[in-house]
Amino acid sequence: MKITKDLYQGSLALLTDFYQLTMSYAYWKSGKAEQEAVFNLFFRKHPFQSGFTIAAGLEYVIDFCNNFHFHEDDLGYLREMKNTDGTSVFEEGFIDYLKRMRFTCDLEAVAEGTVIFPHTPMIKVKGPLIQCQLLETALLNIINFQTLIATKSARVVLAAKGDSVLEFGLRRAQGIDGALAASRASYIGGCAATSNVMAGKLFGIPVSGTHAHSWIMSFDSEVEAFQAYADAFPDKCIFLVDTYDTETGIRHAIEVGKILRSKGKELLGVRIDSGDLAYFSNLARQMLDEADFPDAKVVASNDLDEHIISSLKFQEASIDTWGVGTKLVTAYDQPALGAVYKLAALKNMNGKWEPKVKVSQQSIKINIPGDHQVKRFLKNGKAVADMLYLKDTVQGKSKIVIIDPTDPTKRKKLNVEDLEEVNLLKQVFKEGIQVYTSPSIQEIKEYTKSSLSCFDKAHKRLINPHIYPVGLEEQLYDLRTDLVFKMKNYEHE
Ligand SMILES: Nc1ncnc2c1ncn2[C@@H]1O[C@H](COP(=O)(O)OP(=O)(O)OP(=O)(O)O)[C@@H](O)[C@H]1O
Ligand SMILES: O=P(O)(O)OC[C@H]1O[C@H](OP(=O)(O)OP(=O)(O)O)[C@H](O)[C@@H]1O
Ligand SMILES: O=C(O)c1cccnc1
Ligand SMILES: [Mg+2]
Repeated sequence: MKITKDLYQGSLALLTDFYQLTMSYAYWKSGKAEQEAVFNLFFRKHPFQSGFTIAAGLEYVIDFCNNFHFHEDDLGYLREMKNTDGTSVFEEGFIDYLKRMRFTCDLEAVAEGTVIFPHTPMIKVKGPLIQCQLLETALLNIINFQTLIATKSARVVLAAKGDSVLEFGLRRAQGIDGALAASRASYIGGCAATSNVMAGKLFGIPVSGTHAHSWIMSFDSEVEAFQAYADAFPDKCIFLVDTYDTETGIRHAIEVGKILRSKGKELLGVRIDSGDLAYFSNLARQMLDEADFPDAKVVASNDLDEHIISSLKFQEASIDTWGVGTKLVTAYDQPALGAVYKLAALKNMNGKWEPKVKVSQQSIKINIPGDHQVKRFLKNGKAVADMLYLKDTVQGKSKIVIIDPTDPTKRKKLNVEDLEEVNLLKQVFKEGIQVYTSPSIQEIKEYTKSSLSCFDKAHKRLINPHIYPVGLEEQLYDLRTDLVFKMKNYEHE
């Protein structure tokens, strides 16, 4: 898939904050542009008070990196930028440097569909400082949104307990681009299909849908409208029954269902889009069963989210398929994930890597320095803890302790001999060359499902989930503590 080519017909290099370009210029001027750096992309808190997050957006990132260069017209735009005194913002030498710049970084990332937790890197970029810096804004833009929506979708799908969820969000999504990315991420999170036809074409997502109230309103009577639809789509009849009176609507759907059956076709179901969805779905189920349509499904829609779906399940509503739009694709209750992208290590002029830390009054905001890997420990296929460790530390101990990055009194001992382990960060680019093959979107969706199945249901509860343990390996914890003290000019004994 060529997302940038199909959507933007060209370069995305200018999809960045202006300060990335001014810093880049200053790196170049001060001879630091090619100094090697490591940056980590991670978030500090799950969205929606969730107990888990689903990684999404990597395929866009890969596409972005593969197409990362400044086109002539991008450079023309930068060349025309002037300071207040009329001089050029960027020297011609820098413009020429940008012209020749190609993506040459190493990039590691967790696969799309992976269940991930705060503080552990979802993406790690290693390469020339200037390139790492220029990637920041776009990587965050891509990952923050798709990860947010994939997580929302996974929650909605969990609430639906195995029923199909259809994503109906296009009309209320955040613009064209937001809608497309949201449809993709919703599918990754577990939705069965989208109503967004362009997303279907671009990403290979199944498209589906029913019909609107306008279809019914365009006829003199509801039954006439159902019959005309049945004539056009005898194999796709899901009738919207709430335009005038829901009970009458269900009766009309059954009437036309009987005519369909006499022609060897079957009524697939009814959709209810207003009123008390528990009451009317149960009424629909009862009427359909009594009329000998036990296989006809009840589809419900209307401002649904994971909490309303949960409540309807609790009320024993007879809903088989859930149409979810606005609250899914806009992540209505939390419209942004707060992932950040931070410098973690820098190679000094003597060729030695130095870990880097940003000190903050809020301990949650102190980043984790160094070049890391993330290990997930599992017992009999069930995830027990994630550990962040320095990539070059020797492993092989039988017992390890992991330390909570925000509260050092919280520690967990792990008897590694009893555990399986898997490294979550996979190599995606090696010196700018893609070495990772993106799975198909169907494979990613399956991976989300299997990734979630490794976690206890206590972590997947919608409200007040049990916190999954994530910690720093001891050497990394010590390195971070020492560095914080050093940066604060403490004597650390
Ligand atoms: N049994 C139920 N339990 C909990 N929430 C429900 C139940 N039935 C419907 N809802 C939700 O309550 C809200 C009802 O919203 P609202 O009053 O705007 O809709 P409506 O008046 O029924 O429909 P419309 O305005 O589309 O004609 C929706 O979010 C819907 O999903
Ligand atoms: O409610 P959502 O989760 O966003 O799902 C999509 C909604 O879009 C359609 O109607 P629309 O909202 O355009 O009109 P309506 O409110 O009159 O039903 C559909 O009937 C759903 O209600
Ligand atoms: O196909 C549908 O039923 C549909 C599509 C978009 C929005 N609401 C409903
Ligand atoms: Mg509506």
